[in-house]
Amino acid sequence: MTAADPVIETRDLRVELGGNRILDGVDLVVHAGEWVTVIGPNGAGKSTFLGAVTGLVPATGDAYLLGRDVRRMRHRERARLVASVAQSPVVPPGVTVLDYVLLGRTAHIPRFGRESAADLDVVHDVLVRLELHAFTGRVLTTLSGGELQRVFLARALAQQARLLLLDEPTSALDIGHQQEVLDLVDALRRDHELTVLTTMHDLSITGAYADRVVLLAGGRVVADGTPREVITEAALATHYQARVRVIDTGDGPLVVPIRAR
Ligand SMILES: Nc1ncnc2c1ncn2[C@@H]1O[C@H](COP(=O)(O)OP(=O)(O)OP(=O)(O)O)[C@@H](O)[C@H]1O
Repeated sequence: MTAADPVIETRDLRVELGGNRILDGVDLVVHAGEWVTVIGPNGAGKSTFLGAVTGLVPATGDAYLLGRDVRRMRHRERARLVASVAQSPVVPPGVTVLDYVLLGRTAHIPRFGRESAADLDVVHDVLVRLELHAFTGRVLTTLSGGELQRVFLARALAQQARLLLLDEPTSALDIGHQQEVLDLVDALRRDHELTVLTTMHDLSITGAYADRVVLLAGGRVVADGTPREVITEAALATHYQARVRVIDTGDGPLVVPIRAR
């Protein structure tokens, strides 16, 4: 294992669910500190791919995390390496924000032990950075959709893993909170060489943050490159059947839908 080894490497990753081929041979290599966003139309296989990368969705082919076969990793070892937020995480009833975010420290707390002052400091810091400190005593089920989505992210960031997998992390957030959350992830990436693999439907936001965009369609990678290379009018017409104008802003492509007349 060297610094240049990929954080994620998949080879010919295939998934079948309900008799249908959902992933049809996905090869992807992601290096430390990269931000890669997987885009694609509904049902393209984006969430399935994130699940297969972490070994949670049964797949054939190879999936390596830091050179280790993900299927051979123990749960605790994987939790120290990968923090992930699913598209619709389970909301446990009766659990407060503080207790939920503390769950992110589980892999750092000795078995049968309790959280340390350092664990509480990490959690407090994340809650402040995501403007959630006023919510610590609130039960999750009383939060708004956007507040809840930030709490899910807070738990993942409290894990202090090297790899962050986020499935549509900002789908419920207003534009200000989208920026706050993604800027925080970006800062952690720069300061701690965090590697980020995310899915996203907002292509303008994708273009603003990702180094690399992977377009998945029909379970296959059909484009892989910079946002400017991948997010094109032609690709969006072909794979999303979308009529859009793509404007190059200098900070990334801006995708504007064209209304039918
Ligand atoms: N357990 C299952 N049995 C059968 N089909 C499944 C199962 N789980 C997922 N699928 C199908 O696999 C396909 C890919 O699903 P996936 O959630 O990975 O897509 P996605 O690209 O993340 O979509 P979206 O943008 O809508 O979130 C979909 O057609 C979905 O219906």
